[in-house]
Amino acid sequence: MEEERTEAWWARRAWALLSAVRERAPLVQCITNLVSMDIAANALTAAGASPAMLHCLREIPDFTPRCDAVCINVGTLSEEWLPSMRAAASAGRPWVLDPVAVAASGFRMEACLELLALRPAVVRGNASEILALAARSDSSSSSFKGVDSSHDSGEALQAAKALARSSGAVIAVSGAVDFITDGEQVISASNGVAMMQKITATGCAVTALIAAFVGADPSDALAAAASALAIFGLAGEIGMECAKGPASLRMHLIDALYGLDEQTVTSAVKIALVP
Ligand SMILES: Nc1ncnc2c1ncn2[C@@H]1O[C@H](COP(=O)(O)OP(=O)(O)O)[C@@H](O)[C@H]1O
Ligand SMILES: Cc1ncsc1CCOP(=O)(O)O
Ligand SMILES: [Mg+2]
Repeated sequence: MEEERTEAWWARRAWALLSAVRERAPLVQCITNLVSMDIAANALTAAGASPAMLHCLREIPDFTPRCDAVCINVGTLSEEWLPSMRAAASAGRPWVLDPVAVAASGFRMEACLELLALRPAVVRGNASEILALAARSDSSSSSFKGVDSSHDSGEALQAAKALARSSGAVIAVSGAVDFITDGEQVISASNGVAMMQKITATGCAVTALIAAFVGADPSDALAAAASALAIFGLAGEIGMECAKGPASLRMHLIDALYGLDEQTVTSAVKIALVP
């Protein structure tokens, strides 16, 4: 008989996956935006993974096949970087897409749709990004406000399910509650603090962390994405206990991620199946 997937079961799963990251130290190539490079590399290192911020097209055939996972983030997309993204996404490694500000331009939308067709294991975006991607919306979308979301994650849930079914990827919508879906099951991850939105590139950092979790155990992208989001949110909650504002939260969040132990994770991670 299959074990019931209670909140306690999910918390143990999250701990097992964080432990796998620490033991296996997955090599994660990040082709990510210039704003996020530092926080994403530090979040990965603090969690136990091994980041490599490489985006030179000529290095990809040698380097990417040796990686455990790849994170591709279009936040500072350029014509020069898109071929590297295509090549890395096609290198046969599990990979994760962050469609930052996907509705900013037709070029960015087309790039994200093209990358989506290269079968990411997971797409993680905020609600506005997932809504735009799912609707294949154009840059005239009236609610578009750049890299930040103007929607709650719940508003994007149906769009996320549809996008998961059409793309074959696990779709993760971040927000006060994160929703993660493979198009059938929906999982919620409810850790985190609102102040995380006041630190630039926390979304990018958690996408990189999802790639690390997928790299440590590629067998279950849904569990990897939910666990990484919950663990990152929990680090934010613990960091907030000492933080005075966004800058000190950034520091304390990374410290908390590094210091997470079994008792804390299994008692405080909040992941649940959404009925
Ligand atoms: N209101 C909130 N309360 C708690 N956690 C939040 C809140 N908003 C965002 N987060 C967390 O902050 C991180 C970044 O998410 P988000 O701000 O949605 O992404 P992005 O930076 O791409 O817009 C995620 O780990 C998410 O769970
Ligand atoms: C401000 C900014 N501009 C281009 S990428 C970027 C960072 C976006 O980070 P996040 O999506 O995590 O808010
Ligand atoms: Mg983002």
